[in-house]
Amino acid sequence: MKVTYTVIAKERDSALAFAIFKSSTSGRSGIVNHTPILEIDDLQKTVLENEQRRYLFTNVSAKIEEPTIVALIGASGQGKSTLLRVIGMLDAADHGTIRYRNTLADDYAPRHWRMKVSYVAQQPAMLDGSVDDNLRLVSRLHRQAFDDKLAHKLMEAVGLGAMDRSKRAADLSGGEKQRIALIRTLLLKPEVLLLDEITAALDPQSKEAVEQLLLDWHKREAATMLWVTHDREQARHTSQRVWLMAEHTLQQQADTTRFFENTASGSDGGLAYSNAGEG
Ligand SMILES: Nc1ncnc2c1ncn2[C@@H]1O[C@H](COP(=O)(O)OP(=O)(O)OP(=O)(O)O)[C@@H](O)[C@H]1O
Repeated sequence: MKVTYTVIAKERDSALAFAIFKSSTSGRSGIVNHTPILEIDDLQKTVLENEQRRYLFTNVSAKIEEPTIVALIGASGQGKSTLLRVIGMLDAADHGTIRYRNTLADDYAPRHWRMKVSYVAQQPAMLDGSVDDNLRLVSRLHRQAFDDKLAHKLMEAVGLGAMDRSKRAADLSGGEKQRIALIRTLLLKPEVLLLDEITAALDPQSKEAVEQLLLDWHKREAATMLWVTHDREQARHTSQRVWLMAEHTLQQQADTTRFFENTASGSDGGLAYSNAGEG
């Protein structure tokens, strides 16, 4: 019974996602670009603790080709969220460079950078006001037209089609906030999505719907994604590349298939990955 239900849910979600993309006019599918969309070089971030400097991460260098989904994994406290926030220009590195299409982040106004390279938080902040105000927020901030039809279809795809958009956003559950925050960002159509454990508060069916939506979005919009997750299965079936953070650096980068072939079958969020990859 449960299996049947899951299959139906999956078919329904795919059909909805397909409907979204049929109606979208700005699809970038077909892009295969082997030059990096994002390059990070020798990034380092330290924090001050008890009057002592502590490395969050150091010597982090990597490239992402467009369009790729990269799963960023590793044990808690390794600095994955901080790395995402640094790449999203929401936090500053002490050292190192970030380039988007060969242009240094320092040469961008943060607002313009964040339109192209957008961070979606694990525990997103909601603006005072309604769900609708929140959906319109990013378009307003970035002075872009709001695509109401797309907003509605995205809501349907993640199981929020029946939600009253005049409802106060502060009253939403954690899982509802996560999905609204994701849609808010997708409406901007950034070329790089920085996804920070964005399904952590979701039930299995909503999680599957979000994963399917993002896979379809990746295909249709050629969106590149750097996706922090502790969910081994999620990393395995959504990504093409895996980056492993360990010992305060990006210890391994590998193709996903190869990474998991080489990894012990344990389910630990960080340590089980330690013998895998290309190094
Ligand atoms: N500005 C800061 N000042 C002090 N400590 C910080 C700061 N930013 C992050 N930290 C600490 O750095 C560590 C790494 O945090 P971060 O959230 O980036 O790790 P993470 O790998 O994403 O962890 P998790 O998987 O648990 O989400 C944590 O111990 C956090 O408390």
